[in-house]
Amino acid sequence: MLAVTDLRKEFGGLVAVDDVTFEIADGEIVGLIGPNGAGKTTLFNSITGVLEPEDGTHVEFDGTDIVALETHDIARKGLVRTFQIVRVFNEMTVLENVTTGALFGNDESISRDEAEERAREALEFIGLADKADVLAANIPIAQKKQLELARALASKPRLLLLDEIASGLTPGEIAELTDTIRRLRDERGISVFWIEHIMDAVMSVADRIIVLNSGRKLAEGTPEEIRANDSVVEAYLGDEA
Ligand SMILES: Nc1ncnc2c1ncn2[C@@H]1O[C@H](COP(=O)(O)OP(=O)(O)OP(=O)(O)O)[C@@H](O)[C@H]1O
Repeated sequence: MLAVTDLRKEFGGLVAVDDVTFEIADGEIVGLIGPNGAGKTTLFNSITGVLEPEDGTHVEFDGTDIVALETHDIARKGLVRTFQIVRVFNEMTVLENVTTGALFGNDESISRDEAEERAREALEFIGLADKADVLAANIPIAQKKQLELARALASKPRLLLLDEIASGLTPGEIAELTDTIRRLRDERGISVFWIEHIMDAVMSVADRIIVLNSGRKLAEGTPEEIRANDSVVEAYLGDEA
């Protein structure tokens, strides 16, 4: 589904992502972990057209080269992301926020009514339907994260890129969120690529984990393999493993 080959991104003299290669298969949940500054967000930004990677980088989504495409064209193809800092429109209701995802997310042109219908369905699936008419400014952080997920879902993604979606949540909220992510894959067939620092969250649901360190891919494997990998423990997991 996603094939990334030799992805490289430099900022001046700094190599933030250093020739990273990996694939994500249809229906997979893949975690992306690594220390602060490892290059995780830069990698996401380079895949989604927010940043332009260096020449020699290849990113294929469903067999199409997407490196030169704009962010919204990439989203229309079904590769949709959330952001580390939640980006909701505070002056709109929860439903209006999610409706924008349905309207602008994918290739087909749909009416406002159809978009709202799809938004309601997404809110139902995510468990936020009872907040549809509340102003987004007035919901707590855990619900803002649900709102971001619902908005992404309403745009009919095939691959969802999540950037630290569990940060700032309580253990109970994290458990609900990981359950929702699992359901997105199991019931909707959506693949997930997930940057996360909260190891229990991402390890509990990922099929596979990729570890970045200083811009390079340090390791790749099942959560069990990653927890048992000495170089990963040394570089990042430490006492957490
Ligand atoms: N726009 C930019 N300009 C210059 N340097 C940047 C820019 N964005 C990121 N960097 C640098 O690139 C490196 C990788 O940063 P990045 O944010 O991708 O890491 P990260 O793994 O996502 O970190 P974190 O876990 O803290 O979010 C860091 O050294 C960072 O300072």
